[in-house]
Amino acid sequence: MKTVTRDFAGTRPVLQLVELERTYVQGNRTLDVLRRASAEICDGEAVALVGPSGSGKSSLLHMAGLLEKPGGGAVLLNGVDCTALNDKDRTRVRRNEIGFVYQSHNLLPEFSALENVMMPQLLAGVRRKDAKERALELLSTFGLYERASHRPAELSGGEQQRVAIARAVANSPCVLLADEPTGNLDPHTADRVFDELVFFIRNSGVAALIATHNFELAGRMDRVLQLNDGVLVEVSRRTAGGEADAERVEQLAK
Ligand SMILES: Nc1ncnc2c1ncn2[C@@H]1O[C@H](COP(=O)(O)OP(=O)(O)OP(=O)(O)O)[C@@H](O)[C@H]1O
Repeated sequence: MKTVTRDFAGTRPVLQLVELERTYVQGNRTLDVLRRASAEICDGEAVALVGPSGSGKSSLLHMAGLLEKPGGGAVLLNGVDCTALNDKDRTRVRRNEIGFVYQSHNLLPEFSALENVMMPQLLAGVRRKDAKERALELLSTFGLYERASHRPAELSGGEQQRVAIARAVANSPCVLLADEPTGNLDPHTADRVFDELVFFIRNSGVAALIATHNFELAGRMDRVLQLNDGVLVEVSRRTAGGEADAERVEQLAK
């Protein structure tokens, strides 16, 4: 990939999480997973979400992605409160404004890489020719132009995850959410895919929140938010010319 040309995030809040609350009932006990968890993510900003297993990272991402309704609080996209949208509008906003990447790629096995990246665009009503052009452009960005006709089973794990990222951003969402996107990859591949993802975020202007257990990778992002007893706490922020120190992030996040 090319060198970073747009090094710092913008200042316009794209995703705002406002005092999100979530309580789960497990048998005869209640679990307050989120307690007024708040955050703002700006355009072109790559923000890491860390926290121990079970601290609520996936729950938070699902609420931010409008897949689940919060028990309290609000999710704002570009200043618009999406919490009370009806199912139809919620689906539309999710399809056009939010990209989601999971730990496993979830690509459709019977379709090629190209078709997988075209799919969300066709569902959003984009013309076939334009969808193909955009998909090929994205596959090139992630170094997969030559693999466009391959099915997921014919791709390596890293290539599959790159296709999944390309698919997630195919409709040019304003928000990209990822839940352990490199968690299934070997360390070397995870490293490369993560760098490509962060490069893409900074250059495309998408606002990204990425859950990871990997403090070294988290330290490469613009900010690190930790879920601490249901509350979001900023534990590190990238300074001009530098990156957050992985060891410091790990210590602070303990
Ligand atoms: N639908 C549900 N019903 C009951 N409890 C739930 C539900 N979903 C999540 N939980 C509980 O909420 C807590 C937070 O889960 P969540 O998956 O959000 O954590 P996480 O930080 O993403 O964990 P991990 O890092 O292991 O993926 C866990 O204790 C989990 O058991």
